[in-house]
Amino acid sequence: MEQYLVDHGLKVTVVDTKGRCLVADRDFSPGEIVLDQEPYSSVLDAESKSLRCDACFRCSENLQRCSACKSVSYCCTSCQRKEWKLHKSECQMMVKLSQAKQKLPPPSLRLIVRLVIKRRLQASNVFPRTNVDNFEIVEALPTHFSETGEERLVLYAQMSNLVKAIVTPLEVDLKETCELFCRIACNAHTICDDEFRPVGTGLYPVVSIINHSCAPNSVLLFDGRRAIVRAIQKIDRGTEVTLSYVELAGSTKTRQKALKEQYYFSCHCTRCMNAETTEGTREDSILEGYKCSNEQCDGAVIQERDQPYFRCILCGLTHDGDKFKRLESMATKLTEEANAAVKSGNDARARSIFEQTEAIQTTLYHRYSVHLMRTRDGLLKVCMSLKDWNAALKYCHLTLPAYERSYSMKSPLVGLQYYTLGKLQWFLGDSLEEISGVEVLNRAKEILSITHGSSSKLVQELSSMLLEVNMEAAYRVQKGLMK
Ligand SMILES: C[S@@+](CC[C@H](N)C(=O)[O-])C[C@H]1O[C@@H](n2cnc3c(N)ncnc32)[C@H](O)[C@@H]1O
Repeated sequence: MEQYLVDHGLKVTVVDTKGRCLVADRDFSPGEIVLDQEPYSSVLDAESKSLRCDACFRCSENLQRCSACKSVSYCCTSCQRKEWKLHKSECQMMVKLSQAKQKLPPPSLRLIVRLVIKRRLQASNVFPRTNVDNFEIVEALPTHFSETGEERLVLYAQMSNLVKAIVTPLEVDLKETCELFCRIACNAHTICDDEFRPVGTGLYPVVSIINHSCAPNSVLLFDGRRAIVRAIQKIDRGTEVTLSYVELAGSTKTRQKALKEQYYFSCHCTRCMNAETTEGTREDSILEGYKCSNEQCDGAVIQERDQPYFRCILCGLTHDGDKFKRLESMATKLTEEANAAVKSGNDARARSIFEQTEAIQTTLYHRYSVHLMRTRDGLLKVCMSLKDWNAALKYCHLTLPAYERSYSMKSPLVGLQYYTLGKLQWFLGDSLEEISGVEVLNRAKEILSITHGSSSKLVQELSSMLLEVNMEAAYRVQKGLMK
């Protein structure tokens, strides 16, 4: 692996507090690929199985199901052939399960089954191994076994028994498999499409060397199931390459909690360290605190340490905490109902509940609140699904300032939100005889060319749209239809 990293201008160092770190051994420019890797083991989510090829993870309208197990599909014979050595053992197990009228194992379990099979096939030289595709580099990843809670270990032990039953007659060591579950929990990545919708899970042992930062200098995207790490800012030689493991829209407390629960560490990145300053406290309370009831004040309200009351961090006005809690619990309940309606495909109902939630949250939270941002995002999606483009445009507009505040300006999520806004503006502006989407689409292109790469399908589509929009704008200016 060392040579592979040298060839890519990278090296590994070890730090007491973090373990291994991936460090740039040359300068990387924004948009440059730092690292890309095929997974050691990967699996599609249940919802994506009928839409995507099990080998390349791309969507296809010509999927052919494996005629034996009928549980996986491929887009072409080349993909099927490429996967056959690995799928062969799994296929026999799937057939046995379906003959015994048993349900297919869940994706996390199938990921381990595939890992165990691949390990065995590589050990017996049936499947080729390379310096970045072998079980030893999987084994080098941390497990946090001793820190894993008893409840979770019991679950992993039960799942390991299932793995053992499924992969018979392969030998399976229960403790080792249990450790594999722990390893997957803190090293595997969710595979997403270009718009960050999850499609599956994969284990990428080289990418997994990259540590977390809440202000990361890289972003992880996927081309099919191939992981691609891109620099989103200049990474100087000697600097550690970092990615974010968690949702970045949230206060330091929320991010730290998520990191501790799944990855067992406390983050000391610049963003987390800044949280201890007055400016950091203010930022965190804006993202997740309540709104100050003083009409002249733009502050956010947080609970005073060891006190029952709440105080605005800007004007100092005290507030009744019970009222906040009551409204918050109503909004949380409504959000759950709205999400359930989305899941069941009832967009009209989801919209009506999200609207009630938004009304409560507007009185409860600051305008940059992540809770309000998520509700408006939900409204944006259901309104698009209901083809109410004007309402979708309104909610997209409302989300953007909160997006820019909670994510970095170089975040792909900000770029995608600009893209959605530009498309909606262009679409609606067209009928209003004015074009306002150009600037917004240019901003989207600027960000997405870095995060997704200028040759990506998404940026190509965006560029074609911009060309069309610019031509139309020039035509309208010429005809005096637009200033
Ligand atoms: C995916 S691995 C990253 C590579 C790991 N450092 C190694 O030695 O292989 C995730 C684990 O690395 C450690 N880690 C990642 N980011 C960290 C950070 N910012 N601070 C401290 N530990 C970190 C934690 O132990 C975490 O569970």
